[in-house]
Amino acid sequence: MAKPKFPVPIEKNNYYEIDITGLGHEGEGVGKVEGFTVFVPRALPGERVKAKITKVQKTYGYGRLIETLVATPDRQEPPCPIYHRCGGCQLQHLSYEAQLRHKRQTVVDALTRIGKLEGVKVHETLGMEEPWLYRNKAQVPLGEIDGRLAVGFYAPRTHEIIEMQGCPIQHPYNDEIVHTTKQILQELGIKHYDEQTHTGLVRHIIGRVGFHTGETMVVLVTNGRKIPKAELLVEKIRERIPHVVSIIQNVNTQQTNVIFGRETVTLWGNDTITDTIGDIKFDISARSFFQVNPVQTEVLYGKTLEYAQLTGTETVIDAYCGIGTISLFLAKKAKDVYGVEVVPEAIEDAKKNAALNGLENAHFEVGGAEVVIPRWHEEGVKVDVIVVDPPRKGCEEELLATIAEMKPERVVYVSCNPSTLARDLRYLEDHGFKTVEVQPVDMFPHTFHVECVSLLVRDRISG
Ligand SMILES: C[S@@+](CC[C@H](N)C(=O)[O-])C[C@H]1O[C@@H](n2cnc3c(N)ncnc32)[C@H](O)[C@@H]1O
Repeated sequence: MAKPKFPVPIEKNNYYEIDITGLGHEGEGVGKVEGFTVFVPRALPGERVKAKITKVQKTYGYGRLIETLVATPDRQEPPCPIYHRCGGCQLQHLSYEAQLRHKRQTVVDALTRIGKLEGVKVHETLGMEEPWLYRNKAQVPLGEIDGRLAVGFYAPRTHEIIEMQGCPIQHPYNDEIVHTTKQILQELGIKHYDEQTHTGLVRHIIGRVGFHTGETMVVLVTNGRKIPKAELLVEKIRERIPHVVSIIQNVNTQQTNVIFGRETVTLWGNDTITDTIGDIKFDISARSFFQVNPVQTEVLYGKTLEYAQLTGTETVIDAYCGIGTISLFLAKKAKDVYGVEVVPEAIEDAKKNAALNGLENAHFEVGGAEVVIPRWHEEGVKVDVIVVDPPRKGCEEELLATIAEMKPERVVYVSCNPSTLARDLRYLEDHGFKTVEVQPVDMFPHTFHVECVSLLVRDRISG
């Protein structure tokens, strides 16, 4: 490790009193000791805390919160009994109002520090009226605690399962799916997967719920094809979880943290569940991306549509389209929409969803957005609006370069990571676009995640 340029003022295992001035990008408190940055998980802005240093790096350190010497009025008692050990949420100890404030600030900080963007209007975060029980998907690993089968999320930065009885941000059906299925696996003596020895069978139980239809899907991710007593397993799941319409097995035999493998088999019932967003119906298969917070998805897509400013004559590209959710919203107001997405099953869903809703002007293609869209451009496709909604790593530079060359009137950038959003907005600003406004939307209450919709317009002076 390279030597620091000046003496580091903190030492591992020593105690320091620190004034917390901000929140880091994973929800940790951030303060300084003699100008040196220290991250203290669970400490909050406005607080003075005593922390024990656990890690010292060249330019920053980590501390464990020992005592809150001066608490902020924004601090609250987390409702979840395992909050302090589980790594699922990071902000339950902060009032919801303050969470929304800090999420906006995270966006402003990223835009100014990373994107070097000045004068962009960042709106107040749009939050939920009831920010609990909002998740439509639970992906829960299995393990063993004291010789018993256990389900729960991992403790932060570990693979230690923190056993849970219920999760206050999950739809209650998902809790039921996870716990009942675990119980059935235990009764049938079906082994959980052990990642240390790469033996055993069931890696994850996944529950998916259609909020508006009440349909649910149970997915078992297994380390191998053969499930002992598979028929009995299916029978018991159907008997004890009455809302299940789809029981799926996904095979993942790789030594990896990636949850899904390539092979998916329907053990019983439908291949998909159905849900609606607004007046559009969607079929969703096990591996397809579908926004996890259906209430806020309507808010997010509403904003996306507003920023797209469609009048019915436009040709629109929806890059990273998943199962065509945004595409179909746009298709109702545009001449044509072209969606592109890398997961083949998602594109199959997207095509079915377009047909299901009678939308003939939505067209879909499988492939990397950074490969397919440059090809469309070469083929002479002309577009008025491009919507992008990439994963956390943001857009590939090839795609951004093509967007700049295609010169759409507007780009609507939906992002779940303010850092890569800021990086990509910088690129687009340097290549003929102007960022007009950014709307943070709270898709993931009580976690550090923040989603944003940004509107960019073609800058006629430079572009
Ligand atoms: C944040 S999701 C957005 C999905 C969709 N817009 C929605 O709201 O449901 C990102 C999507 O990008 C897809 N994806 C990841 N890398 C991609 C790439 N290089 N090209 C196209 N799609 C990609 C993922 O499979 C995922 O469906």
